[in-house]
Amino acid sequence: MVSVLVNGACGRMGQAVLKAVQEDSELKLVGAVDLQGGMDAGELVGLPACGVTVETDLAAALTRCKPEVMVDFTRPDVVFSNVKQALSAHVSPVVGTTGLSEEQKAEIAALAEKEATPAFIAPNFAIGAVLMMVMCKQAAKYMPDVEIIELHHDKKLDAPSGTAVQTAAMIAEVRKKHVQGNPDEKEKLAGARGADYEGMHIHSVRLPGYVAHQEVIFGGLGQTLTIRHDSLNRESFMPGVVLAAKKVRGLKGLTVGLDKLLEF
Ligand SMILES: NC(=O)C1=CN([C@@H]2O[C@H](COP(=O)(O)OP(=O)(O)OC[C@H]3O[C@@H](n4cnc5c(N)ncnc54)[C@H](O)[C@@H]3O)[C@@H](O)[C@H]2O)C=CC1
Ligand SMILES: O=C(O)C1=N[C@H](C(=O)O)C[C@H](O)C1
Repeated sequence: MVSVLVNGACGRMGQAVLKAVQEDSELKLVGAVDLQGGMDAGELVGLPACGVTVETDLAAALTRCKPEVMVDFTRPDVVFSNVKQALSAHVSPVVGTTGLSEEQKAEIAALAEKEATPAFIAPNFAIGAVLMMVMCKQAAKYMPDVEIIELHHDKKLDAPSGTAVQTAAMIAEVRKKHVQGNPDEKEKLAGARGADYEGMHIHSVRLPGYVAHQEVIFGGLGQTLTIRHDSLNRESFMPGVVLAAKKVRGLKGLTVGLDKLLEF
């Protein structure tokens, strides 16, 4: 049995994780933290009362509940501090919150080694999204001209999405040095061509109605290839979160990406 504290428990993802943890026979919910507390973590998600009350002080909750794992779905501006607190308390973070910089990830990796406490970060916990990224990496070897369109709900704080950045990074690993598009191109309206990741353009759409979607379009001579993934609800992320919570204590240092826990 792996003991779990959920940070960001009242959020869209936090509530889905509270439910998934309580419904899994190999995980035990021992703590829940959010900015507002006081409610039972079972009742909050429509399950019977479980005796775990949502608290507001992460440091105090880590010390009192002594979880093996902290699952974090909070905000891009607080996740780095949360992860450092968890590692200092020898609690393994399983992080879904996006927005960590490469420098912050390097610091987390160093702290995980120093504290001998493994950590796990995934920009996307949905198996279909992981497969999309792996397939994009394969396609880019043969079709290096590519643009990424990510579409999310309009409450999302960060752009581009962590998934889009991770996809571009994986494509960049295999793409030979390559200039795409017209070098003389000029934007008539700033931002028209989206963000630029090593020459790949990323376009972010934010609208009510969406959950999390991404389309990666490769262009070649007389043809295009589109690889698309759609998360239709937040349950789509739960098998990945549950898997990471069960596996993280057996890892070493920092692991980034759900693909590292799967066999291909
Ligand atoms: N890796 C993945 O597969 C996925 C990642 N995400 C990411 O997870 C994060 C959260 O997304 P949502 O649940 O949609 O957001 P949300 O806004 O619904 O939930 C965030 C929760 O964190 C709480 N919170 C904020 N600051 C806090 C703090 N200092 N301590 C404790 N709790 C705090 C808020 O009160 C809120 O309840 C985002 O960064 C999002 O991009 C979302 C879906 C999947
Ligand atoms: O904010 C979201 O909702 C999501 N965030 C992650 C991201 O930024 O890639 C994962 C998924 O796309 C949902």
